Amino acid sequence: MRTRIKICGITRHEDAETAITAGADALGFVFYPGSPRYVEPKQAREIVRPLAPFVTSVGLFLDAEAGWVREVAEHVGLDMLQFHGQESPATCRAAGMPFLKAVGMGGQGDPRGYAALYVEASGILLDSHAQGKAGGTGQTFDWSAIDADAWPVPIVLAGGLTPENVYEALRAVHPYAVDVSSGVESAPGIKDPAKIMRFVEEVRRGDAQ
Ligand SMILES: O=C(O)c1ccccc1NCC(=O)[C@H](O)[C@H](O)COP(=O)(O)O
Repeated sequence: MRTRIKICGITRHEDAETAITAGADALGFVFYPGSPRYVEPKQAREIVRPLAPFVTSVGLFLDAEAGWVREVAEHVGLDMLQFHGQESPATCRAAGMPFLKAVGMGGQGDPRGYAALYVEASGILLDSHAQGKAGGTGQTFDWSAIDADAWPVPIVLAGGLTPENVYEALRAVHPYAVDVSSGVESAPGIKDPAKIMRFVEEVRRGDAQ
């Protein structure tokens, strides 16, 4: 299977172009004002509008007010939402768009419960759980606990992926998609073209096994 690739934390037009040229399927835009990767909706719109077709634009929100989420989605022209906070299934559904629900790994309980809870999610995004940080941590979690083939929904693997470890991650988890942000950056919100290229190459190497 061809693993889908999402590059998250895009703030600049040139990084979007690099990601697409490298072969990314989706771009992530962080609309959480507390993040160093926060992008103004107006800027995100400028990046999204000229994009080639068949590239998915994903807006990341963290416990944001529902009206603002809808407003940003419409203004920017988002295809999908990613809920990264404590949003309930009803809140996610109410946005009226396809969505991913992020789950922090390493906490209590069976993460597979989330698949049953967020039945309308297009996928569950597994991210690292780090005290005091909401995401984009650059930290991995214990992949041996997860086999995506055993989950009833598409799994998006995130959390500390890099060009150096994504091959191993694919072999361990078999996710539907991978999501990377800090692992392909030179600074928060600034992507490194060489790292993006290598990341995509390593995913394709994993797919070929
Ligand atoms: O990127 C952020 O700053 C951020 C802030 C708050 C919530 C989520 C955030 N990012 C999420 C992502 O970029 C990814 O979905 C995922 O967490 C992977 O991040 P990374 O470990 O840096 O690859």
